[in-house]
Amino acid sequence: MSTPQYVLAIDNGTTSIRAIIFDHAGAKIGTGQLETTQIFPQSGWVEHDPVEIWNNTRKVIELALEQASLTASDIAAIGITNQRETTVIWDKTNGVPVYNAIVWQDTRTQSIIDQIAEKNLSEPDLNRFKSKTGLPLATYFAASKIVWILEHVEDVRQRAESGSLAFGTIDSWLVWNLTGGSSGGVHVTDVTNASRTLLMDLEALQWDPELLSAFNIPPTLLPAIVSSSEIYGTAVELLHGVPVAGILGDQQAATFGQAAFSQGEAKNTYGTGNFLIFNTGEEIVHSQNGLLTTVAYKLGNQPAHYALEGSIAVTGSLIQWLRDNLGIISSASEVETLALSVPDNGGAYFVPAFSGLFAPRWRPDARGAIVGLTRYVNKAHIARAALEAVAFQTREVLDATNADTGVPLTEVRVDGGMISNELLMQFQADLLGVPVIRPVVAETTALGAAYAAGLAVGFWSGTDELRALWQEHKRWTPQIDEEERQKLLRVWNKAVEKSLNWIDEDSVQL
Ligand SMILES: Nc1ncnc2c1ncn2[C@@H]1O[C@H](COP(=O)(O)OP(=O)(O)O)[C@@H](O)[C@H]1O
Ligand SMILES: O=P(O)(O)OC[C@H](O)CO
Repeated sequence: MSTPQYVLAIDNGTTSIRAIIFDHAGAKIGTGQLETTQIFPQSGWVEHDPVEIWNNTRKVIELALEQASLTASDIAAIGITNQRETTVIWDKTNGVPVYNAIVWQDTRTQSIIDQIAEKNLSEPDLNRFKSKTGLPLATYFAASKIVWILEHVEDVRQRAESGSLAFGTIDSWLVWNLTGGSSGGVHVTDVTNASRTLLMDLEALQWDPELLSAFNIPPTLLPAIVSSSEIYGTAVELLHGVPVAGILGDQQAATFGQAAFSQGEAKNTYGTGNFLIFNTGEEIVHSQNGLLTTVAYKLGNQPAHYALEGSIAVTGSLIQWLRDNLGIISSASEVETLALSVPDNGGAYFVPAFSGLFAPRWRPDARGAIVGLTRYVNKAHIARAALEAVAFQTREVLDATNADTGVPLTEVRVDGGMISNELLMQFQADLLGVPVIRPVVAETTALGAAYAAGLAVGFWSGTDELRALWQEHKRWTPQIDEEERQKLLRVWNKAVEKSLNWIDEDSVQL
């Protein structure tokens, strides 16, 4: 039998699931993609159906293999990458989820977070969460979502304590199903995903008993923590016999796919949210400016690489909101045409604090605001203000990154669904004051997962080989001067001020 010549990556982002097959040069050979249904049962709640995700995973694998005219025997390894923090609990005996997946953007667990914070009132105690996990206490991460399911779904705590249930982020759910589900599926998560739970000690790379007890989460629920690149098990069904050999949270995968392997290298992804990741090498750097500390990757037995991360909750999802909730565009790409029909934002600024504000401000009390409205403002100005909001928020996390590292980034590598928007990319370069660069393979998330899997089975020799595959496709350079840039930033800051302190004791918690 000939040696398999391809690696398959499964990428479950917030909006869709993709399977992409790559060759040795990192080129795309086949793709399958299906949208994920977004479920909004109440204001602030965001859910996915894990069964839909798994069924669609099988379908997209089939589509990708069909498009490339390949079978399992052509695939050297499978890599998984996923929306992080999104929480699933399922029954290991039959594979049935006990509740929908609670998505990372969901804010229903604010009261759980408040209670945990109250119990750990003293400053050193609160800092313990941050210094151990690199994360602030926030609804964003998996821990409070697990607690919510344990507390609100009948019998679940007792079933969890008896050992019949499993928790996982989407990577765990996919690997478990791919490797046989209730007939011997492997229950693992990689260090990058585990670092998004508020339950893992960043240094030890292990679940932390003290944190588990603070949240009252039974350890039996948890997957084993593994590296990002090793053979975890072999697939059944359509990909029968192929090693599942790479797992990276999607933002870490994009960093890996952008070949930002070394200390000082960074990328910014524009998807449902935006995520700027700065590789700090083997050093754990604690942010003084509102960034998260997270694991960048860990290859087999080698030491982990860490990163600083600026996570922005709402960017691409704001464009979906314009489409689905306001109906002012019928597809995401139309936003550019609409925004280009006016020369500027007409004085309107849009602060999309739909889940409060994430990095660098971490303000759960904020809510969305469109300010500067006059009788003159029309839907095209709103579209423009929405795109500008993406760039303004990114400028804030870049400033925080530069302040933390003391070494300003001189260019930013970008990827994700929004980077086909030229207007946004030019405005981004204008606002950052440094070039913004798009690589030839824009599917860096899937590529990063493929790289991790391929490295584990010797398909690629090492990161030097992968680095040589990265190629620039296009760059946008700043076209405005510093005075204009600073003026724009001052007005943006004024707009953000208007969105703060919205949630208080009088608010209906919507
Ligand atoms: N031309 C465009 N202009 C602006 N936003 C876009 C455009 N095309 C796609 N998007 C946005 O990009 C997001 C999808 O990007 P993707 O990287 O696939 O996200 P995810 O991985 O979070 O599912 C959607 O939220 C969509 O609104
Ligand atoms: O769906 P994405 O690609 O915007 O990524 C979601 C992140 O992983 C959430 O932390």
